[in-house]
Amino acid sequence: MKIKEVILRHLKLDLLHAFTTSFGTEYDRELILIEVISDDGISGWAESVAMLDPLYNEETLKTNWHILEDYLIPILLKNEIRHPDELSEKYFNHIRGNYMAKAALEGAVWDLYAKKQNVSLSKALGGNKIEIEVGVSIGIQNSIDQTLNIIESRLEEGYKRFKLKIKPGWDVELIDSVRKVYPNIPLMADANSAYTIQDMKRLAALDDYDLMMIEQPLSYNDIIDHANLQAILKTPICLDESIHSLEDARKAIKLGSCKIINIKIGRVGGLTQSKKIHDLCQEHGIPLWCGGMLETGIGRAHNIAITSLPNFVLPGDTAASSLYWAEDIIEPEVTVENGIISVPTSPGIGYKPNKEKINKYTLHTQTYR
Ligand SMILES: O=C(O)CCC(=O)c1ccccc1C(=O)O
Ligand SMILES: [Mg+2]
Repeated sequence: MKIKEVILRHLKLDLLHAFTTSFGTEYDRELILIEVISDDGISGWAESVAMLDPLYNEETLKTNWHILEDYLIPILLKNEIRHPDELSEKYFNHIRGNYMAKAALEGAVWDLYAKKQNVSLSKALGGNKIEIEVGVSIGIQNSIDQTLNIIESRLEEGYKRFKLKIKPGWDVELIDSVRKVYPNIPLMADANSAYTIQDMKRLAALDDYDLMMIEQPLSYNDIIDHANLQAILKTPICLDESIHSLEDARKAIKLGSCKIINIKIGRVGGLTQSKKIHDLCQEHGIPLWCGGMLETGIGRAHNIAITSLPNFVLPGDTAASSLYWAEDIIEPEVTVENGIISVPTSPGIGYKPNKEKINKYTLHTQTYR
């Protein structure tokens, strides 16, 4: 595969509903959309999930643009790529970190590769599911009643799992109240690193509520304290922020830092690395699910493809486009029926980027040849 052109677009879309986590509130999503074009004129698409501010991890839209423009895109334009695996394994390997930037460019090449093979991205990755189960991530609200109302709507829509964002002061009482109304729904909590090991007792109090898991209670780069916490918690810990690589996953499994892992393609440096972590976790009986970063339909399509691999056995966060956006930038939009998304079978990501809508939300474009 020879790439003759890469187009970066800086997009800004308003979120339909503000999304609050322990680290802040998002009102809109600014992101980099990537289009790679081969010498025979086929386009591959992906988006960078880096946020505007370094609150989830250290990467930002600007650091991603810099790494893409000054390092990754020149490498891609200079080299003939036979398979997308070569990017993370060979060409990008000497550049430290910056996984979201690497994942974004690699993702676009994976889409292009699948289109050239005339297979779906799911199939190119070795996925075998024709449909995937999805849950929903519910941000911190102004009141418990408001949270209960949202759960009620999502339950009616058929979502398979309910994830509530928690932080100190918005945790045990919230979960207790929700459990009183809904004793049996598949429920979990995500702290986005809002606690320390000193909060062990408060976190252990959540053991009474039959949660599927507690996601990332401790520091965004910790696997030691999480191992100590998991040793005293009945509830499985799921790591999100702390797992950046296959090596992190190996060490976390060895230490017993978690019983479940959430894979975000961007956080671990792309689809090839996601696949490797998938295989390792499968070998060790660690169930996976696919996390979300408030993606547009382009990122959502990549999440759906990776979720079609067999060890993604728990519902992920890839909810319907309509929960996030007034209109998505792909056709058709991602729809969820009874908590289920059908994995597309047409070549590549299987959704068509809508150029008109993309242009409408684009603040700035740059082309590299
Ligand atoms: O609906 C989604 O896309 C996932 C929402 C979500 O939980 C999230 C959104 C932004 C940053 C981090 C997280 C997270 O999973 O921790
Ligand atoms: Mg999370």
